[in-house]
Amino acid sequence: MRSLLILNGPNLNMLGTRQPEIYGHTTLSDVEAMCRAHGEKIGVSVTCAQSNHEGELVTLIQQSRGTHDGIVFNAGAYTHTSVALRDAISAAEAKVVELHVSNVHARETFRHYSHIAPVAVGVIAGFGTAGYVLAMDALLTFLETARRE
Ligand SMILES: O=C1C[C@@](O)(C(=O)O)C[C@@H](O)[C@@H]1O
Repeated sequence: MRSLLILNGPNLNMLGTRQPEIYGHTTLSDVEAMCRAHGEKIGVSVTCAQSNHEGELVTLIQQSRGTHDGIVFNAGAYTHTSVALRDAISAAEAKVVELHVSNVHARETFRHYSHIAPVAVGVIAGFGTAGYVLAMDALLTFLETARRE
């Protein structure tokens, strides 16, 4: 059975109450429940984790070796700043989809650059919290296609 990690970075524990005009009213526990339910529907094992700390996110990515095939990763603001997270992804076995709830390209220019995108399989941004499920499906499609090629 495929195994996916749904990994959320800084401030995403505040989803639902944080700037709802940008991020909506869905909470992180709603998102995690939605991902678990989707995993059950499509026959994929789902683990969820969140941290506000860059080093802890690095450790979680390192620990995905041998346990997860893919990571749906919303690195929050670290997307735009963290070489350490990029290096962790480069060294990981798991394939990563970068995820943003908001359309970062329609926002401030400092959100347009991602350290993670060049080492990710792809990026999903702007579809609200529904993007997490889209990212799970995208990762699975990628993993299945890569297996056949
Ligand atoms: O914390 C976040 C959330 C975010 O990753 C998003 O999900 O839209 C976008 C980032 O620019 C921001 O720092």
